[in-house]
Amino acid sequence: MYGSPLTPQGRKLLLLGSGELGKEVIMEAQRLGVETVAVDRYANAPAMGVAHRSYVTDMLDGDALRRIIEEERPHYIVPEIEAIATDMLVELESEGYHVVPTARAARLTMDREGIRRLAAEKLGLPTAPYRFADSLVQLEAAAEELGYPCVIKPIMSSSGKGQSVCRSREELADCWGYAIEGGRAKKNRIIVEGFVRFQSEITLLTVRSVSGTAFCAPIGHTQKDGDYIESWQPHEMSKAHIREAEQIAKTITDELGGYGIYGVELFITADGVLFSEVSPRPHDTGMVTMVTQDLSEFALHVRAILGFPIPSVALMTPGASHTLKADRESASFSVGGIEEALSLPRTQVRLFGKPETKPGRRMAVALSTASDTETARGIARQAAESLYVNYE
Ligand SMILES: Nc1ncnc2c1ncn2[C@@H]1O[C@H](COP(=O)(O)OP(=O)(O)OP(=O)(O)O)[C@@H](O)[C@H]1O
Ligand SMILES: NCC(=O)N[C@@H]1O[C@H](COP(=O)([O-])[O-])[C@@H](O)[C@H]1O
Ligand SMILES: [Mg+2]
Repeated sequence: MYGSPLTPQGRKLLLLGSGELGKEVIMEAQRLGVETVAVDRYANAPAMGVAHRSYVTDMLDGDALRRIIEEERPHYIVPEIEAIATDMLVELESEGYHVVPTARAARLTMDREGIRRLAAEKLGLPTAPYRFADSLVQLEAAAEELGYPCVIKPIMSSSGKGQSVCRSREELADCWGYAIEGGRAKKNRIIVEGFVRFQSEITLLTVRSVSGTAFCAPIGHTQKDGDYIESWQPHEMSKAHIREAEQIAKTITDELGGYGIYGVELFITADGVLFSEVSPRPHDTGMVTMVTQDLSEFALHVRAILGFPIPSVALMTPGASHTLKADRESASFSVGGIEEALSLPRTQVRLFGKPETKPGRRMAVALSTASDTETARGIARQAAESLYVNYE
């Protein structure tokens, strides 16, 4: 039971990170009559346009976060990206604030070391072999042990930023420089992983709510330069692989706890399923659920956070998503080809409305459904390929 937004009886949700995923979270919260506050590092971020209020601040600055949170006193603090002053979230949680799903989940998943050590070393989940390094010299030693190719990533980054595949010793210095440059918090620490020759990779959306744990149908995806290009649901998998995937997802999400949606990233290999990483929040590849499920990953997240039951999640139709990315930096641009994209059957487009483009920045997504996944993938690709960014 709660009252309307902007009244003392209302419920208030504060979102840390206001991109395309947060925009959908806010809209779902609005549908349930929740007051919403959006925070990000830049003005006019996608979720800010649909929230009641917004703040622009450096979210890695704990004191700045505390000031906003003490002023707003939200019922729910909902991290939307990983690069947040999560130690401050742990502190605020100990003072009685509710961090989604938990402050510990946000802290552990903000850096690849925290979550990888928990998954592989404490929980014994199968992962790619890995090492950590603080210098090029350490990286050289680690790469020699793991062999080539190997994958090098900043300890804190997402959407493939700073990530590269290193094919030989000669490339190490460049990969090191790229990782240090691309990391969010400018920490000189990286993870190097053995290259996994997977058959496919999936996101297993796993929602923890008052009703228990529920799994969505597996989402297959393809990635380029560490960032997602297309995703589809359901991804065809053997029963044995589905069982393994759900078991891994249950283990890691039980450990992290709380209520909300998790995106569990897994590699399907000839030797079984490997854990890759997990987002304690909606996942970019899960945008496809806006057209495939009765409750999207965003609706599920909000419903779980508010403590409402989720008795079931239904897959209504096969579907696919395909992204539109910018290829240069500009603050003066338009997105074209929308008519062409929308002339395709069973197709929708989400324009995120980001104020600036950057090379590789995701600007929109095309969403299509069809009677089978392959057809949906083809239509979503065609729709996304009709879209373009026109720079002025
Ligand atoms: N060890 C590996 N072997 C082979 N491919 C890998 C490996 N690690 C990552 N990749 C590829 O790079 C992609 C991105 O990696 P990862 O998920 O670790 O980065 P990320 O920056 O956190 O991405 P996002 O934020 O989009 O989830 C993976 O989905 C996979 O396609
Ligand atoms: N893989 C994580 C992911 O997709 N996160 C989504 O991208 C936004 C950042 O986009 P930007 O870098 O274009 O500002 C985040 O705010 C989130 O919505
Ligand atoms: Mg990932």
